[in-house]
Amino acid sequence: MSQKETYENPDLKKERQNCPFNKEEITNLLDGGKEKTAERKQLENYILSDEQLKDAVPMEYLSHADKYAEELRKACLLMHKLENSPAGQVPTLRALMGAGLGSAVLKEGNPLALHYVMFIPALMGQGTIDQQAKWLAKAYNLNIIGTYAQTELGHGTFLRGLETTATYDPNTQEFVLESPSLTAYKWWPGSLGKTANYAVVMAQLYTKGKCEGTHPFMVQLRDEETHEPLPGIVIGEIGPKLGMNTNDNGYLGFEKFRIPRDQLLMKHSQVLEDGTYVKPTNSKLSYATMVFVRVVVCQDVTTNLRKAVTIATRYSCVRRQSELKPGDREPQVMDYQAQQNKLLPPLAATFAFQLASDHLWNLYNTANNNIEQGDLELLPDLHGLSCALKALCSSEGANFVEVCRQSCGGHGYMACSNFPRIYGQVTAAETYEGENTVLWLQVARYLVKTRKEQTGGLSVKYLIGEEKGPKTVDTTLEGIVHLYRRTAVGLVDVAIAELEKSGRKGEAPHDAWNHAAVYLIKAAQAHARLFVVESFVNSLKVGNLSAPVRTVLSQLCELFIIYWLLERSGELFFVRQFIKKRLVTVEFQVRTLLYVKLLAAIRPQAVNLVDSFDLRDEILASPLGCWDGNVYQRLFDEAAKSPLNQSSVHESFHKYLKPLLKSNL
Ligand SMILES: Cc1cc2nc3c(=O)[nH]c(=O)nc-3n(C[C@H](O)[C@H](O)[C@H](O)COP(=O)(O)OP(=O)(O)OC[C@H]3O[C@@H](n4cnc5c(N)ncnc54)[C@H](O)[C@@H]3O)c2cc1C
Repeated sequence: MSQKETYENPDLKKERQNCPFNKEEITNLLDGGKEKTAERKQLENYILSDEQLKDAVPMEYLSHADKYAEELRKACLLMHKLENSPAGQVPTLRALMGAGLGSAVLKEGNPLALHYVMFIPALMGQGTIDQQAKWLAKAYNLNIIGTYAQTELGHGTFLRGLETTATYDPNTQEFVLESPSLTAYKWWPGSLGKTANYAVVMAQLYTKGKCEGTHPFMVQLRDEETHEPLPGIVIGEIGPKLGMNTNDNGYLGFEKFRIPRDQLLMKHSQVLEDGTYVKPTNSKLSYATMVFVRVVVCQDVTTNLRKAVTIATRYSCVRRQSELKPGDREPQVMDYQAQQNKLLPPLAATFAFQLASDHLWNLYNTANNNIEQGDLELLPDLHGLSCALKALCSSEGANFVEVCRQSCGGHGYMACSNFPRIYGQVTAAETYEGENTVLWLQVARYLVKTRKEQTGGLSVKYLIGEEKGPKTVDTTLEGIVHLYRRTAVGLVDVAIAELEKSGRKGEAPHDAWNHAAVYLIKAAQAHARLFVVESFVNSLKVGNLSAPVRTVLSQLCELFIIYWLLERSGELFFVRQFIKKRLVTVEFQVRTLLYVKLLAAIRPQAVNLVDSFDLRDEILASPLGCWDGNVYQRLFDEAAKSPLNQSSVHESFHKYLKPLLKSNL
């Protein structure tokens, strides 16, 4: 355990006795090995022992501007600490930008995050070797701080609708950047409001009187000494949001702002001195960066979900409420089956999402090696898979976090429970890096194409050829995976049938597509769930897990895949031409019985399982979820920090309330 406490809530202590599996084995599995766990712990000690990185006053009580200043102070201090980090610079940066260690220090968002997460990857992915030589060292040394400015006030999803223009002037060999309307203003880029002095800006490239589409440009926004916006740059912060309030998301407009020709990032397409446009050799290449970022999003969502589940599970074992058996002591709320039904599926989901993200990460590395040998074949498939997994993890993750919050009753609604922040971060991932609905429809397009043309990548091979529906109820894991696969194929077929029906009615393909959206999204979601389920089941077949760990993970796996099946039961009826109606009924009866049994079997290990996540109290940042379970004392201590408790009577009483009380209305 990361922290040795003198107090330990007796209920939590009991939960931790006689754990049948080795918690450290699960910790190591999640970290990626024993050495990685040791490295992580060492890094956590290094960062979290620094008094200067602690908050004197909880963030909630600071003004919007003070929050930003305080987080920027800590973000800069963290960068100074990089050099002496025991884990090395790259792993340290990754940990500091992520939802684990980084969030313990920078609770409301890191003002430098976009620099590392988007700006540097964009330079690497879009810049030529010369451009990288010019800018990358400066970026790594933090001589410049950048962001990625794509979204505008008027357009986010529809890239072709972006209005910012970059018009080439061959006389001066410059591009002229212009925001022709209010809706052309960049709106949303993180770090843009106050922190960044450079940005990779996406703009419509015009040369020789022709628009060549959106392209990335390297643009200096502020003076490197004074930080004042350069003439022709209009810049500001967009204001408070649901979460991530110190990411200083900003707006940006251009008034005939000139940049040299060589600031078009020209790895894929170029504009020559005379204005001639040279097309990209292969547009698929830019997929690779997006895949990378989406895997990182899935990992961060999973870490956030682990935090929510840990807080809710520990609290549910400390909290006693109502009466289960008349006359008996109030039970731990975790002993209610209804509570287990809320918390054990998200607990299982943390493993499912992590194993699926690991699987995708391995595929990404294989694809990257292939790219180096000039083989791009895996890329479209990987792109589809990363869209599907990102949309699934973020949407399911946000729902699960909200369930965890509700499972803590009123105390879950406290800001100090940390649920509002966790939810704010996870739900944001439903929108950025590709809005989820839009991603589902992209995935659906790939599925429909594969099914119709009977050709596609590895992840969609199951759509090629026919697969028979099950004839009997097969309660093995393989049996249920088969059901998932059959449902996914069936839903793609239903969507295609819908499209064809509209076609026969004479609808244009785009109208038919729009009118089949509900079916298409269901098909894409079923495809994503199949990937997660298969990854979970297959991961447990390999690796040298001890028998007790394999047992508990297998229970979680089974619980999770039955949970989804029951939740999505309507979809089986959609595809019932493939699966007999009687069989569907039996399926549900058998599966529900098994699900309930699994809840009871996993319940005793819930605390041990969340302990295995090895999340330090500083990362959980919640009195409800602390390792020692001293929930009520900690809640009281948090309340004592409220500025309203610094005096027995607030000055506003004398100003407003007393006159009202005395006014005899
Ligand atoms: C926390 C946060 C951080 C961000 N950071 C950045 C950043 O650093 N840089 C940056 O450039 N941007 C950033 N963004 C912007 C983000 O990328 C966009 O918000 C996102 O791409 C969605 O675009 P939009 O806001 O225009 O939504 P819209 O596309 O207008 O979506 C509105 C609704 O329309 C639906 N819709 C849109 N198109 C279709 C379609 N074809 N079919 C069906 N439904 C459709 C959507 O599903 C949604 O329900 C950030 C956003 C957030 C929330």
